[in-house]
Amino acid sequence: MLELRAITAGYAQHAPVVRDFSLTVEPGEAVGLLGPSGCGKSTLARVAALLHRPDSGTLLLDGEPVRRWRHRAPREQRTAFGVVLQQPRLAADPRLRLAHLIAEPLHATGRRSEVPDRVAELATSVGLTPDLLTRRPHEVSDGQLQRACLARALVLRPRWLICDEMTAMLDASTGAALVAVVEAYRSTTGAGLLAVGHDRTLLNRWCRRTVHWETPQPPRAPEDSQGPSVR
Ligand SMILES: Nc1ncnc2c1ncn2[C@@H]1O[C@H](COP(=O)(O)OP(=O)(O)OP(=O)(O)O)[C@@H](O)[C@H]1O
Repeated sequence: MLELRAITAGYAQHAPVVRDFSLTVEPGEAVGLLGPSGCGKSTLARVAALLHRPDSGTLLLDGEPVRRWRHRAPREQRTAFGVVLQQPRLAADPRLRLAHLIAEPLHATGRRSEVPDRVAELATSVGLTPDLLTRRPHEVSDGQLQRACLARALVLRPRWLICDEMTAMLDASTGAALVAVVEAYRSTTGAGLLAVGHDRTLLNRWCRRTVHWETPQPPRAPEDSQGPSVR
């Protein structure tokens, strides 16, 4: 289970953007996090993915409290997460051809032997042709680049997926295709998903439960303290 307990986080001392926020995601569960722009959803998603150290609160991963964040986190914890962000151009090294971009986590974790099979398999599932795999980010569309970023997020077979506005910059059919890839992965592996967004219809359709985060944040409830309504 991925459990955020009373997380307070931000970027400046004494000015948190997330206050006392609690949320759980069970293995195999898809949880949506919906809220207005600037309320702190991405910050919370970054805490959940071990990319941003909270000021206070506890993140439990399968019952184990996380003590280190970012590159200091143990590899088995870091690699348990696949993260897809809203803007693929900010998330992709512009020098890498898409095949290398997808394989990057395998190279970084010393699993080079898996690269050919895994890249071919994932390229097929996200809908990237061999020609596109040879191109660099500036030679493909945003949607094609986001497909590669999703493949990269899945390449280490993460147990948790954090999708932060993954489809916000995409046309409806590309967005639907990427959601279908995530759902196929989730249903075959039992991975848990936290999908962050502001599209209520999409999140309610995609996720079994959607946390509605209103601002200002309400007081904590005994279970998730995220907002007035959870569907
Ligand atoms: N790196 C940063 N340094 C300082 N402030 C930041 C940083 N990133 C975000 N913020 C601020 O933190 C607050 C929450 O931002 P965050 O990106 O978490 O919100 P969000 O709900 O995901 O917004 P959006 O839906 O627009 O992406 C905002 O006021 C934002 O300006």
